[in-house]
Amino acid sequence: MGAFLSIFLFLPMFLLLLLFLLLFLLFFLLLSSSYASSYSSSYSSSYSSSYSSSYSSSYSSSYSSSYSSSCSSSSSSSSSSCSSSCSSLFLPVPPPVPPPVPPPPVPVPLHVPIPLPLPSVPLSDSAPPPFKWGFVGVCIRVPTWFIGVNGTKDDWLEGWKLGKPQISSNIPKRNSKTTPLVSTTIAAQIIDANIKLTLYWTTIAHEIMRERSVIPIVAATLATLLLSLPMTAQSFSPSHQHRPRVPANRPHQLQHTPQRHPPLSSTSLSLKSTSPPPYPVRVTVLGGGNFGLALASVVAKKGVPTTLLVRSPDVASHINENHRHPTKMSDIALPRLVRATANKKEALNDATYIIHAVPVQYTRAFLETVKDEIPPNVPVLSASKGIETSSLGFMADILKECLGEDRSYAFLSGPSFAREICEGVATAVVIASEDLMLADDLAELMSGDDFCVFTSRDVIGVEVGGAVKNVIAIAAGMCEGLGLGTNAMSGLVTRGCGEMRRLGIYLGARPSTISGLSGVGDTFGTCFGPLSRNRRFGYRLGKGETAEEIKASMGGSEVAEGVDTSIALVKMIKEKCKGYRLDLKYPILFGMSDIIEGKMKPMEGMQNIMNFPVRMENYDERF
Ligand SMILES: NC(=O)C1=CN([C@@H]2O[C@H](COP(=O)(O)OP(=O)(O)OC[C@H]3O[C@@H](n4cnc5c(N)ncnc54)[C@H](O)[C@@H]3O)[C@@H](O)[C@H]2O)C=CC1
Ligand SMILES: O=C(CO)COP(=O)(O)O
Repeated sequence: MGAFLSIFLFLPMFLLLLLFLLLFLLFFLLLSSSYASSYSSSYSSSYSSSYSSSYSSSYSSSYSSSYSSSCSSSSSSSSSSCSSSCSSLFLPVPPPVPPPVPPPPVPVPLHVPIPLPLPSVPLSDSAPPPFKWGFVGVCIRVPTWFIGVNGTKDDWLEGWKLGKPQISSNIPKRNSKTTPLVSTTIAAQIIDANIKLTLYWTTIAHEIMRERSVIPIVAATLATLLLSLPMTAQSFSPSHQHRPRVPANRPHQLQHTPQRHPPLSSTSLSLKSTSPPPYPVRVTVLGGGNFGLALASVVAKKGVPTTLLVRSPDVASHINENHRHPTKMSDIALPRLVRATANKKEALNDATYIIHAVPVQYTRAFLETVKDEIPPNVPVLSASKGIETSSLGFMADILKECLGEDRSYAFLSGPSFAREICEGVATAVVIASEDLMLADDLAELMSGDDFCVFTSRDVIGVEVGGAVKNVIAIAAGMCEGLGLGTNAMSGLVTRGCGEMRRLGIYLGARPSTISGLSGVGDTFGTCFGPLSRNRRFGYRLGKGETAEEIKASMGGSEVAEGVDTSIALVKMIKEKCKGYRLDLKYPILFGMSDIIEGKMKPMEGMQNIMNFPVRMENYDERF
């Protein structure tokens, strides 16, 4: 891969420099001819003027010297006349009365400026250096660059800094993270830097040109060309790409040796194991439900020691002894790097990241019991989706209220059923955070062959999508339970996504986030997939069970977040959104809330929902 990249990016670089060389030589040739013409024209003009002005007084000397020059620079068409005239040089002294020569009609400028086709890169604040300083500049920069070429990338950057500080200051610090993508960025910068340096030296050479010496120009250009080769190739070498990442200067990244548990057994999950991150990490997952287990597996499969905080010591011992949960997805073995405990202090004291996977409605009470054990500055990644009924807040609001505003938070969402993740089925999610570096770190931490993580800064967009899609999933399940067809369900889900977008945009989300993984993407998975608990809840509603009956049958062991979120959503819309008849703006969300609360029968409610008034499909968009 490194070699491929070397060739792939090195070749255009080489060609580019070659082009520069050719252009340079061309420029030199042009310049030479321009010197020649400027020389001849200025000479002839001086001849003409001197001729016309001093003819009468010093005709003979001026005539003889100027005439020979004029002859040598005259065109070939006039060569015969010239040769005949030249023979007159050997004639005796000219007659006393000179022949009348008319002065030139238009005066030719005495000075023809040297053309400057090259971009000007200032050498210093002062005027361009004379020949000797330009050459010395080249001599200094060659070895400093060369030192970098033979060292590591950081050495190179140092070398580069010495040679050309104004460019190196543009290279961001996080380039020390050498993922392939970043390596490409570095390569692009190196190529860019090479081009700039070539131009820089070309400018020096231009200054040298004023001294009319070609050797330093060719030397500078050749040096640029030759030195570019090893450096460009080295920047793509595998040793650079796999160089351990220097931990960012982040307080949560504790400097200790990562604990290595025994290798994974053959009965482990089918997720392919990938190399662990090259910096020390310990992850603690809060919540021993389905999703807590799945995310603990994802992280442990990356070789990171992961602690699962569960409420029951019995469940913890069962997990540690059998490497599987006693009741949740008990057919699936967990990676051995997953250790469970019911001891909060033990679970949290050395965590570098915390993943929160406790259902939304239990979150506040749960966090109150553990917040004193959570070290300061340790970031929290929330995987829960919904709105709290008591505060009408999203997870971001609850976490900040419980664990403080000073901490960094991130939010994971997208179509990601716990069982499929554990079975190693390809999954794509998004992690949103206002701290994009945290989102990036977490994406790097969790990404694997079967678990793809995108990042985003749109926290509210991701949260709105995660909360609203569960309500739409209940509606979709109910549609099916009522025996309505695919047309009805597709129409309902699409209109539901429209309400999600309207609300999201109102609350500050980006439309692209709503149409992304955490919005429309998760809605697809939850509404049409067989694994959704929310969809199952809706199906049972459609079949005639009441919400209370279904909830009771699920017990406290499993949650369908959309049920409580539906009630909270309508309250929140009424509280936060301005406008008359909000129920017409959000008919599905309002209708589902009424059905779940028992204010309307499912069939009646569905008829109301589906009886869309005649209007433009996207009536709230301005054209
Ligand atoms: N299961 C899934 O496939 C996915 C779940 N999620 C989200 O993850 C969150 C957690 O869901 P699951 O893990 O599926 O939960 P679950 O339905 O598997 O189990 C609920 C779990 O909540 C915990 N719990 C119950 N009462 C509690 C209390 N009073 N205090 C603390 N913990 C309590 C228990 O550990 C229980 O096992 C939810 O917000 C859900 O929307 C997100 C994506 C996928
Ligand atoms: O959020 C989920 C999948 O992305 C899980 O949905 P359910 O809670 O409906 O099972």
